[in-house]
Amino acid sequence: MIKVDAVTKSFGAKTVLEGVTLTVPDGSVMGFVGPNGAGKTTLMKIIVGLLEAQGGTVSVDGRPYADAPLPARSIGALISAEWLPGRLKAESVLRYACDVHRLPPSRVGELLAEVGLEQVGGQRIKRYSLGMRQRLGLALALVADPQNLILDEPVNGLDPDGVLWLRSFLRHQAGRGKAVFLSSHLMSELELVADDVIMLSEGHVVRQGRVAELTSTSTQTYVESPDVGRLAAVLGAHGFAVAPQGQGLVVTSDDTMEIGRLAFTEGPGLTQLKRITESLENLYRQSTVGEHHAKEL
Ligand SMILES: Nc1ncnc2c1ncn2[C@@H]1O[C@H](COP(=O)(O)OP(=O)(O)OP(=O)(O)O)[C@@H](O)[C@H]1O
Repeated sequence: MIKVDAVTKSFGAKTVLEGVTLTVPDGSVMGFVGPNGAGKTTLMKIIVGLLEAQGGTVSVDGRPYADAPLPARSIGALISAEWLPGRLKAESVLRYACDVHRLPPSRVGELLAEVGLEQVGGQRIKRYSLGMRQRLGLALALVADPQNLILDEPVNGLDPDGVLWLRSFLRHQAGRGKAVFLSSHLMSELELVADDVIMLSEGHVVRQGRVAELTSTSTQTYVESPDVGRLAAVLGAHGFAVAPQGQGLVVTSDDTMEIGRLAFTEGPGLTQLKRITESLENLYRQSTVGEHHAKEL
C-alpha cells in the first residue's frame, strides 16, 4: 500500500504539486489521470525517491521507501523505457537485474514469458518497438516480484493487442494482492482497467473515487411517454427533477423502478425508459477544465 500525504513540490518558482494526498490500496488498480504537465510523473518520482518533495510524506507498506529492508520487493517502477540500452539484448539486461537482486538466472525466462517477450529475448533492444520496450520495462519492474507497482503511462506505444494484454496483466497483478498505481492521460483507458481513479489537474487532486461510483453518481434516466407534459407533472409531484429533452424527459435520478411505477400507476405510461450514464471521460473533462478546487467524492 502506498500512502501519499500532503505532498508539495516546486521547481524554482513553479509549484507542480500542492498538498496531494492519496492512497493506493493493496489488491487494486489505482488509475492516476491528468492532462500533460499535471504533475503525475513528478509524484511518481517522489514516491520512488527520484525526486524530493518540499512538504508532505510518502509511505510504502507503512514506512518510508528509503527504509524498506528489500526495496526491490517493495516497489517495482516503470517511469520510462527510453533509457534501455539499445545495443544490449533484453535477456542480458534482465540477467543483470536478477544478478543485482541475487535472483537465479532462471528468473529471466519467467520474466520474458510474463511480459510476452519469450520469442525475442535474444534480440538487441534497438530492434524493439516502443511497445516491446514498454514490456521489457515492465519485466524490469517485476524482477523481484514487488508488492507495489508504479507504472507511468505504460500503455504508450502498445498496439491494440498489447493494450488488451496489459489490462489483463494489471488485473492479474491486483488479483495477487498487489497495489498497482497506473498513470495515463487517457481516461477512457483507465476506466477499463482501474478500480479507482484519481484525477489530477495543475498539481491538485480534483476528484477521486471508485470508477463504478463516479459514473453512477451522475446517472440519469431518459423517458418518453404518450403525454410528456402529464408525466413531467406526476414525476415532479413526487420530487423528481425533470427537464425536457428531444421527444421526452431527462429525470435526474437512476431509480428506474420508481419512475416506471409512477408513470404507469399515476401517469400516462411510458414508451421508452433508459439509463444515461455520464462517461468518466466527461467527468474528467469537467474536473480538469477551468478551476481546480478539490471535489472529493
Ligand atoms: N526537473 C524539472 N525541472 C523543472 N520543471 C519540471 C521538472 N520536471 C517536471 N517539471 C515541470 O513540472 C510540471 C509537471 O510535470 P510532470 O512530468 O510531472 O507532468 P505529467 O502530469 O507527468 O505530464 P506528462 O503526461 O506530460 O508527462 C510540468 O510543467 C513540467 O514542465
